[in-house]
Amino acid sequence: MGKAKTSKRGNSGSGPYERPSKKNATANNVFKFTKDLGQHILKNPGIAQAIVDKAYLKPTDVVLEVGPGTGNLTVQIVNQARKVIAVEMDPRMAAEVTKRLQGRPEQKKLEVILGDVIKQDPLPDHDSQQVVMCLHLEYALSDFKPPRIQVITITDNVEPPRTCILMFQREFAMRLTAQPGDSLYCRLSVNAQLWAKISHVLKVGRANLIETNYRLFCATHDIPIDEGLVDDAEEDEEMEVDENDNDASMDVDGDDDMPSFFGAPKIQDGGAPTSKRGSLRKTRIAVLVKEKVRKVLEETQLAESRSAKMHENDFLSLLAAFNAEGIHFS
Ligand SMILES: C[S@@+](CC[C@H](N)C(=O)[O-])C[C@H]1O[C@@H](n2cnc3c(N)ncnc32)[C@H](O)[C@@H]1O
Repeated sequence: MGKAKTSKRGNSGSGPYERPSKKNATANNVFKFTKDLGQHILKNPGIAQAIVDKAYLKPTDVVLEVGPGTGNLTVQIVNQARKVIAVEMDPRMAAEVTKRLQGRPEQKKLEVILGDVIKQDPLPDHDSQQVVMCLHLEYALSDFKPPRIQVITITDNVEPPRTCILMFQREFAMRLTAQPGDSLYCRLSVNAQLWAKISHVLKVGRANLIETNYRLFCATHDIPIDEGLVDDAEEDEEMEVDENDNDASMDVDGDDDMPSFFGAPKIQDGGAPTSKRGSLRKTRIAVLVKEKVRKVLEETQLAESRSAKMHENDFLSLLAAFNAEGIHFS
């Protein structure tokens, strides 16, 4: 009989605390890390320091650290800020980060909250957070919320923090920062950039993380939190004008063959609606909206523009024109 396979990583064994393998015998590797909680822990103190440096902390800052893990960032943040509120949902990690600062003068600057950050409502001291550190939580939470919504939720009802340092999978970060004409420029880029000044500050290679499946990560910063980002399912879509539809009939009486628009049913020849009164009403609203859309596009002279090449100001002009027509986007 062949030998039973053993895991190459240091996470085999039955209990959460286990003897680290020789290969991964770092101070951090005492846990059986839970990938479901996004527990990809930084093992390079130089990288942890570089990430914290990017926040340009002030001695008066209150920092919300989401998911401190074993405290690799926390120990650096407490040296530079007035206070750190660390919200951690894994009790083992919460205990570890607390233990790491025990007996040190900085201990009194740290408040550890055990729980799910999404369910903290409101977050303690929520008025005074100037900086949010949220490292690579999206995989932990993406089951029920896309990462940017998580960030909004985390800082909901809060004065926008001066800076957020967020770690995302590389592809996602590249979309956040993509510029008009880039292949990755999409609705996410536009929404995110209207919402905040975003820059790509650091790449964190796989070798700097314990227990990661992902090749490349990066942090973004200067993201004041506001509302208005799109759902995950929509992020690949571009804001496009249906150019083929520009000459469609505006005749609400149904004299013309009206193409299906915004999902409204077609009106058949002779003006008879395909369904009952509700549908007819919907159709009329759709036609009305379509007329307004056409007007907005004409006025802004953007009817021929491709969304993939449009700049922030173009989108803002469009938005203003839609608002002036009574069309508002939530
Ligand atoms: C990627 S680790 C980051 C650890 C640490 N910041 C580091 O870089 O070494 C993510 C941490 O977030 C915690 N976490 C995951 N989901 C959470 C949630 N909803 N609320 C609070 N903490 C969460 C995990 O338990 C884990 O410790």
